[in-house]
Amino acid sequence: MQPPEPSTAEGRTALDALLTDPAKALVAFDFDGTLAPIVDDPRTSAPQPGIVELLAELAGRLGTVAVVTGRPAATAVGLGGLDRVPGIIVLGHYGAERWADGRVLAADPPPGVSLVRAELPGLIDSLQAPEGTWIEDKGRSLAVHTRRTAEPDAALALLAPHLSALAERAGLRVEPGRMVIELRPPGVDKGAALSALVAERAAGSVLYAGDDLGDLPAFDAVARLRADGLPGLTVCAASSEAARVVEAADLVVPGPAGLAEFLGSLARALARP
Ligand SMILES: O=P(O)(O)OC[C@H]1O[C@H](O[C@H]2O[C@H](CO)[C@@H](O)[C@H](O)[C@H]2O)[C@H](O)[C@@H](O)[C@@H]1O
Repeated sequence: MQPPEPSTAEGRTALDALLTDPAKALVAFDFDGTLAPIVDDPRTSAPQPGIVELLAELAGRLGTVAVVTGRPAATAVGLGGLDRVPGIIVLGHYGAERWADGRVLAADPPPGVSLVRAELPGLIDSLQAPEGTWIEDKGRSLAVHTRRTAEPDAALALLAPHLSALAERAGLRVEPGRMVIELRPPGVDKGAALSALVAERAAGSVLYAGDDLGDLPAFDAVARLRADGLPGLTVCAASSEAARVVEAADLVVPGPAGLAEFLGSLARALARP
């Protein structure tokens, strides 16, 4: 069976380019919600069954396989078992870190992160944030999760303006996501990270798959690369929590399970003599 058809002409062109010259293709994936189903506790995330094996198979046929995540790179590698994928490049913290061949390259976090680390617990307490609100300390950034509260959207609405004010005071930016608000250093995003990787690898086509608002800059980067003549395809691992990502994609698949099916069809198409 052939891979499903993207809904846009540009997406179809890019899929053709990938299938015609796989050795020049760069494929990149978000982690949570794309390669790994969403779970209540981020510490227990695990990849969609079979998807890492498919990435490993594709890595033998495609020019570059990469992950671009908001997680620390080593965390994504550990949770995902991504070191089983030969040659994979994992860009963590929205591109501020790079894991390859078992080594992480990263600059020091800016001082504002320490300020947020010191003040965030007190702020959450003073706002009487609902039970289940949880701070994830990721080293270079901190994220406040509400998925485990009784009303996650209401909890986010309560916290959002105060987190924005704290981020501004600390010289950080706010990154909203699926039942989470992250306070992180400015100056990097998944779009810049993807564009730089495409240039470094001299890719002849690009595919980017994501599910959340933090992936939209990577979708925008694909659009810019297309305008410069590089075939590009955006894929959304769809959920009801991020409609804007569904609307922006050339191809929509039902969550990580749908992405695994899509990758399986790609692997089969590329395996044909
Ligand atoms: O760029 P990503 O790889 O998608 O990382 C984005 C955030 O993912 C994680 O949070 C999300 O997944 C959790 C586990 O499934 C879920 O509980 C949470 O509601 C989601 O927002 C991660 O914990 C964050 O640090 C990442 O920024």
